[in-house]
Amino acid sequence: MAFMPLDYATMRAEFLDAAKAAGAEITEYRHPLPGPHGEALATDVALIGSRNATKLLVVNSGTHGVEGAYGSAAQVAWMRRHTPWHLPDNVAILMIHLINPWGAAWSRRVNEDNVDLNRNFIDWSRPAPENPGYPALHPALTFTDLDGPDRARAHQAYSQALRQAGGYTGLASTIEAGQYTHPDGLFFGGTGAVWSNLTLNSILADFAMGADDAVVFDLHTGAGPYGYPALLSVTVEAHAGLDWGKALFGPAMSTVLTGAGRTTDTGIAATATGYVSDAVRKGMPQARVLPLVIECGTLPGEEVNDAVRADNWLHLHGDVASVQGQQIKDRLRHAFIPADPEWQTQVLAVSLSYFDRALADLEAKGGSTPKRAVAAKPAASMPQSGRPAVEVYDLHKSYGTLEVLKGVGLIAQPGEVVSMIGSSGSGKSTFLRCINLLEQPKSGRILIDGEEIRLKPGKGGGAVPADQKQVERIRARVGMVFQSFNLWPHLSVLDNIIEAPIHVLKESKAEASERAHELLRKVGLGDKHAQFPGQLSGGQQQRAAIARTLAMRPKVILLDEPTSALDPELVGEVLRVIRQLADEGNTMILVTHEMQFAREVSHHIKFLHQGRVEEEGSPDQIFTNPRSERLSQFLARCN
Ligand SMILES: Nc1ncnc2c1ncn2[C@@H]1O[C@H](COP(=O)(O)OP(=O)(O)OP(=O)(O)O)[C@@H](O)[C@H]1O
Repeated sequence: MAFMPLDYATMRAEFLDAAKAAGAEITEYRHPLPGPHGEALATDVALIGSRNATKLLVVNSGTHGVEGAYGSAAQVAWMRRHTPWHLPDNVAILMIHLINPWGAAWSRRVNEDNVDLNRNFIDWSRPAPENPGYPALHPALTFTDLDGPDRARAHQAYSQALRQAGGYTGLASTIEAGQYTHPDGLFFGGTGAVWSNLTLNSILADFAMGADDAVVFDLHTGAGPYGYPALLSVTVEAHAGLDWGKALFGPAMSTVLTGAGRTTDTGIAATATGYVSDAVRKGMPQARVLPLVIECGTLPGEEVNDAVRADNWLHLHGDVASVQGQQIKDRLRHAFIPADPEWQTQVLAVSLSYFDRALADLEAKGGSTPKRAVAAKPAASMPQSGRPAVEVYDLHKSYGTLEVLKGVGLIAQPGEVVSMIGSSGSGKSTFLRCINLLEQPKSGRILIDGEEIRLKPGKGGGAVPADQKQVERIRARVGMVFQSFNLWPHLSVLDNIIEAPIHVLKESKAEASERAHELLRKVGLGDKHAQFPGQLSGGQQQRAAIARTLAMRPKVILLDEPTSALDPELVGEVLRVIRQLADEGNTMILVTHEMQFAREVSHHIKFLHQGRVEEEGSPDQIFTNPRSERLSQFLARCN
């Protein structure tokens, strides 16, 4: 049973109920138009704490109407979780419920004027930004009939544009950049400040003028891997809040610089401007503001966009109350709020932990100790011992005459996550497989937890292990998660997990089973222990494989494209487990094509090109300031 209410009246009632129980000061900002059932619409604001507080946490929901069901549920759940609240005098929480109430009530992403609110917060005293590519695409995005000849024409034009752009990601930078010329089009930014824009500014003027430090969460769904809440800070320019965010969230927070020609791998539009994030910084000029977006992935971008296009048609040419209208609405709601309890549970759990972390920091800045349980410290602050967990020096490897690795090195400190990125065939997987000697390198040095793997010259000219026993011992400490799961099909999930601990670590069956159950619960498979791998989905099999790796208590975990064999909707559940392992301080080396995830979870990134490390650095350096042309090109292709 899904539990995020989707209808405006229930969302509003739940919010007001939770706000009242939290002892909040509640203010209504009435919207001029009614909802689909004739109900009055409003943005409700709940202030927990004093109007004079200097440390302010703001949580805003419903910027994109229909996505508000998630934001509303997160606000309600968090208020309830901590009721009764005990905030220090100088700390307050401002909940802005459904800033685009019309869109939330009518299940639209846009507002009453077809305006995308996140394109509307621009400086209206100046000419609106131009989007020169949009007019040519407009006829491909809009149609007058849903199933007739005009739809066929638009479909053909769209398919052609897709082919020319090399896929949806190529088109997205134009479509999603926002446009200010076609009021019936997609991502229309408006012709002036809309009701929600003016209301947000009034709310900030009413409640936020005392703040000197403010964290603002704007809650969204619909972009990125399924069920994976990404933490982003969206900005047109560098500012003091970003450094604060980096210190607070470490690599969990990605910075998205927006503006014409900008790119990002986050699923949101970097070419756009006019975000709520810009508005809150301008609206609180006296404060240091950390604007954050939580963006929870749902369906693949193209499917989400399809649902948005049909909804756009419905409001221009169709009948919302008809059966067809309701089907389009259901599809749109599903595209933004999957009726999947696991999706809903996970996105709420992660979102609430981000709120907790931000609030704990504001309380500490205000000079008091948090009273609530706070989420684990960011992985970036893991202790660094003197001895690296993994050291690899000058690794060479050839297959016949093909030289695949040409002197690759890596050092991972305990608790660090190092990601390897690069084009197909650049040698990433081979490097990983050499670390635990699944492949034998030609030359180089490998040390695990300070112990060097002794190699000797082999017959074919390469290096082979000098001491097979040592290799077995070291391998037992190096966990590996493969793309293809590699579970034994004839063993139950439980037996798959306990096999190695019993035979290699010599644990008793009872001991190994107890730990296996614990690990299965950790990866969300507590009830699947008796199943066979064939009875599980790909995502579940991969989580079982991760539990099996953890059962060996590895010093380091090597992950070789752990999500690339999965259907897109199963990627998020595996990424969540991996992120949890990172947050808990496991040392990991990750080969991945999930750029956004690599950026969030890694402390260090290596970009491999044709068997060499072409560039390496912190996630920010790699993704925001690539130095080499090859890395820039690679990142552009990933977008
Ligand atoms: N067992 C093998 N025998 C021969 N050639 C191989 C073997 N394994 C890999 N190669 C080749 O080595 C090169 C590097 O492969 P590798 O799988 O390490 O690349 P990768 O960067 O991980 O690529 P991808 O992202 O596609 O997995 C490729 O040209 C590949 O064809």
